Amino acid sequence: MRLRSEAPSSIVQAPADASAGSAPVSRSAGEAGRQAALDAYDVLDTAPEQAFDDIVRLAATVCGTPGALISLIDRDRQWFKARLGVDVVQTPRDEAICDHAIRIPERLLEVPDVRADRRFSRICLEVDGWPLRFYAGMPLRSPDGHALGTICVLDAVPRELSEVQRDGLQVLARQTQHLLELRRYANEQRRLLAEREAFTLRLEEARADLQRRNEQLEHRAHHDQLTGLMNRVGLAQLRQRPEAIARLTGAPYSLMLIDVDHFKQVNDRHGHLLGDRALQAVADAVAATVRSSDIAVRYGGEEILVVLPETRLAGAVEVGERIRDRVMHSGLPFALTVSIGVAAGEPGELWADQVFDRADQALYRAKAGGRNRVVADDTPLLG
Ligand SMILES: Nc1nc2c(ncn2[C@@H]2O[C@H](COP(=O)(O)OP(=O)(O)OP(=O)(O)O)[C@@H](O)[C@H]2O)c(=O)[nH]1
Repeated sequence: MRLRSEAPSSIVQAPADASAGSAPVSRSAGEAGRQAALDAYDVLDTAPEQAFDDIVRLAATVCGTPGALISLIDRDRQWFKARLGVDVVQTPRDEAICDHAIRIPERLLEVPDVRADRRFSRICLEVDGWPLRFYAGMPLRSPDGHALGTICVLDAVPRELSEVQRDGLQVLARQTQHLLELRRYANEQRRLLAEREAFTLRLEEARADLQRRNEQLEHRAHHDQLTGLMNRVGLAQLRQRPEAIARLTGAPYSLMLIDVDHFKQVNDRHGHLLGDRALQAVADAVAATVRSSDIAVRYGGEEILVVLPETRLAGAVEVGERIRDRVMHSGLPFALTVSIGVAAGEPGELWADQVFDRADQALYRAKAGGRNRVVADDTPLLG
């Protein structure tokens, strides 16, 4: 057996009467840094992990002890990441031999007989149900030298480790440190990934918000604020899209021009505010009558153009009559009527040209004929 005086410099053997009457655990000045280093691993109170469990089993096997621990020294306790032969998951820090071991972080602390050492009189840890008598613990350190805890072996009988066993325990301490580092690295990766995902989410939200605002802006640019109908800018843009034109005029279609009757009088008699309400009522009557595939445009001050794809003249006149009727019953505090001119177009015939003119002529005739009526274009089609 090695004499105490022959113990290698890396090993601290605690003499039985060493530190007799020593003060309770004193927390060094570097304690805050040490605690911060431990906290950075985010390992306290985590579930058991096979890799750490394997290391304590190996430590017990190498050292021939019934107990082994990976103990981490937290603020006021030691908490066991892995344990063999010990029933409790933690003990108060001032009952932890490991807390003494970490005070010389680079050395193994070996206590051949715990009961004979007055420093550890308060220790009531049990190994396999028996009071602890032997302890050997190698501190675990972070890469920057902070002692986090120990890997230690425990026995219920006084004894000493062989040189090979001490060496083995030191090797296992290094392996545990690597494992802790790997764990921290994986945690960091997860944190970074979560951060990136959160950033991507925020970016997508910002992008969606921007798109929403753009769409709102575009909608505002292409629609009339008062009536909500498309405006002439929207119509001009629509006419630049061949696929939209093809959809509107690819089959026989109709154009309708709606004009509010005596609107100047409405404004003059009831004021512009009610005049605006009257325009809104007409727009609402149009919107409530036409199909979603029809296009209604506030074409002039009190003039609305409706493009009715796949609709022949008779059908368009019917739609016009419904609009006229709705306007008459729009519930305004004065009478309101509209005149409507309708013209039909053949595929490929653009409304801006002849069809529009014919609808305009029909509207003129509706006005001239006494207003509040729908007039269909009766011009014979050319060619
Ligand atoms: N309140 C209001 N009035 C408008 C708006 N846009 C145009 N007007 C008015 O609409 C009136 C149109 O009058 P006119 O073109 O003379 O036609 P009208 O009085 O409707 O007569 P007829 O069309 O012949 O039945 C004008 O007084 C314009 O000031 C608007 O957005 N709000």
